[in-house]
Amino acid sequence: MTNPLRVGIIGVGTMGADHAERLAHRIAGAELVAVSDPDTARAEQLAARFEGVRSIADPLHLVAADDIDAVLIASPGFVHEEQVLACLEHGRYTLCEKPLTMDSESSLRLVEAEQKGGRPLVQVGFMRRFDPDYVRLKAMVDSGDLGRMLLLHNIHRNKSVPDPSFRSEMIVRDSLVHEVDVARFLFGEEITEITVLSPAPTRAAQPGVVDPQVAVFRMEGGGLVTTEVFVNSQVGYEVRCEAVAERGTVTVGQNGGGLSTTRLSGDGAAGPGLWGGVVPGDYRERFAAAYDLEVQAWVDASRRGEVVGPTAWDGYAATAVCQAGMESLHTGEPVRVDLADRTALPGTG
Ligand SMILES: NC(=O)C1=CN([C@@H]2O[C@H](COP(=O)(O)OP(=O)(O)OC[C@H]3O[C@@H](n4cnc5c(N)ncnc54)[C@H](O)[C@@H]3O)[C@@H](O)[C@H]2O)C=CC1
Ligand SMILES: O=C1[C@@H](O)[C@H](O)[C@@H](O)[C@H](O)[C@H]1O
Repeated sequence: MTNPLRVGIIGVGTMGADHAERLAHRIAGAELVAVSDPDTARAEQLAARFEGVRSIADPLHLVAADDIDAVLIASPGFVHEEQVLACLEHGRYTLCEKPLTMDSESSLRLVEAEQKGGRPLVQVGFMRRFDPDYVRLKAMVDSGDLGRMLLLHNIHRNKSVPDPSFRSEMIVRDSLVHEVDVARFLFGEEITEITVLSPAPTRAAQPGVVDPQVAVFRMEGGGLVTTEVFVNSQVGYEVRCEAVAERGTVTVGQNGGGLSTTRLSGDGAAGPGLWGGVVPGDYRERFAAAYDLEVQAWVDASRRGEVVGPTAWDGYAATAVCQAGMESLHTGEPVRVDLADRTALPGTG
């Protein structure tokens, strides 16, 4: 495709608005054409910020519009299935924010629908795969210089979650899902078992919400992954990932080595760490470059007629692990992850 990719955005809350800004101002080869949100006032307000962008009330009408080549879905997870399906039916390149859908059955239906269509169209918004530090870590692991990777330790903390509907299950499905993808990405293998443990909760969490949580994944090849997710840490957005291999360890997100602490400063803001760094406020700050690289890669690949980055299968596999994780959350016991047979999918025979 020589013309710019004509993009529509569905859902213009926090992430949709952020993606609109980057598509309108920072991404090459794309033209933001339309936005859609049931909150029509919000969509119209956003559209008015950019020249030539219109608001379409019904997201499915946006997908079907003649002047749309590609759709970025940033609506809540519970409407992703219907919207991704519509994109597949209309042959639109699709960047769907995580989670792909709410459960493994619906995610698998999308994988199958894409396969039946005969060409890949879906990228899932696991932006850590585009973060320059995670990319460097992946290259080091794959080069073999460190020997075999044995363990991965992840930290994923949010300052707080504003929405009272952000319950224990959402911590697994919406937050832990990023580290599920990181583990699959770095090991290059599936996760076979997950355990989610419930320490004593912080008083900052809503009553009955298990926060923090500690998850343990077993990888196909025997590796082990631990992840702390803490969405009401009060401090800031802390994401770290330490790979432990036979000949060394590598940490993403440490801001330099040595002892590092994070704490609240007197005015309630995130204080500097002992290493001299400052904890980012949220994901838009920490992963700004990763989101730009993710969306640019999506636009470039779509214009070539390809899909790069995390696929519908990756979205499905992550959802399946989280579904097992939500089961484990209630018992603290390990739960097996059963994935569909990839070789038996329609179109692969
Ligand atoms: N990759 C990342 O780091 C992040 C990804 N996300 C994901 O992005 C998506 C959106 O999250 P946020 O922007 O935080 O949510 P939000 O609540 O700020 O915005 C969601 C928007 O979708 C709209 N909406 C509701 N029903 C809709 C429908 N049927 N069709 C179209 N739009 C609809 C709402 O009116 C709202 O404007 C979610 O899938 C979330 O998990 C969210 C935060 C960070
Ligand atoms: O995807 C995200 C949110 O949906 C989720 O709620 C946060 O916990 C994550 O840090 C953020 O990256």
